[in-house]
Amino acid sequence: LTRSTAAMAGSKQLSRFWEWGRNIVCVGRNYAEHAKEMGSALPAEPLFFLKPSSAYVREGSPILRPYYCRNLHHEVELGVVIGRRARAVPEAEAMEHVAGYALCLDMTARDTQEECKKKGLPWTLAKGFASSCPVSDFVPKEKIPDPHKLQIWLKVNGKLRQEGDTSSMIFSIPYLISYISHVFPLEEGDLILTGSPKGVGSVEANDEIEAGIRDVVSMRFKVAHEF
Ligand SMILES: O=C(O)/C=C/C(=O)CC(=O)C(=O)O
Ligand SMILES: [Mg+2]
Repeated sequence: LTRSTAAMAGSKQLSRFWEWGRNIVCVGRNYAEHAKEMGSALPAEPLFFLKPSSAYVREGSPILRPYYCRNLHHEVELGVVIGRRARAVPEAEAMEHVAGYALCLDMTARDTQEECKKKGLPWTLAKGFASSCPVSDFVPKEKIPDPHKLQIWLKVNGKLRQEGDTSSMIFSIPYLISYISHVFPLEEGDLILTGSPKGVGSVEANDEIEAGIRDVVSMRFKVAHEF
């Protein structure tokens, strides 16, 4: 551990630091079965997009469906928290830049995304609205010996909707960190959402979403309409 990683992992300030101030980088189509259910081709290289840090929401606050959306979808994803600046790092060194993990939802205005795809527009409206990134507590990396051997799951109103194994990712975590870090620097506190397994689906106002990394962490959120 570097000094800064150790300080972050043990610090109460950590949650404030990475939750509100930093970049959220989302990887898409990183599970073949999810790309298939969306009717999308498998990517030859990672596809990624950004959410603003104001997309974060924590347990106790609702997930808000934006006013322009009629079909809000859940996507459960493993989040990787960067602990040390990464700029053009080789894949072999990439994991040294990880402070830990979190469970994340990549909430998606699916109808808006479909419109954006048809028109060739960016996905910001569909993916970057306020509360589009619910996150669990931070999990220090020492608690997860192998992030490619995790089961992530999501239930809506007690019914299982998504269950995936992080071993099924197309691009591994070190590959993603290395790839992204050659495009722009990843900073301490940045969060990478590593893509959703299959089973994405709609949620309505008053639904309760519960999601977790099996045997590690779980979280619950209520859904509400923005206006
Ligand atoms: O291929 C599509 O139409 C949609 C893909 C996504 O929304 C990408 C993701 O965010 C993901 O795979 O997690
Ligand atoms: Mg996603």
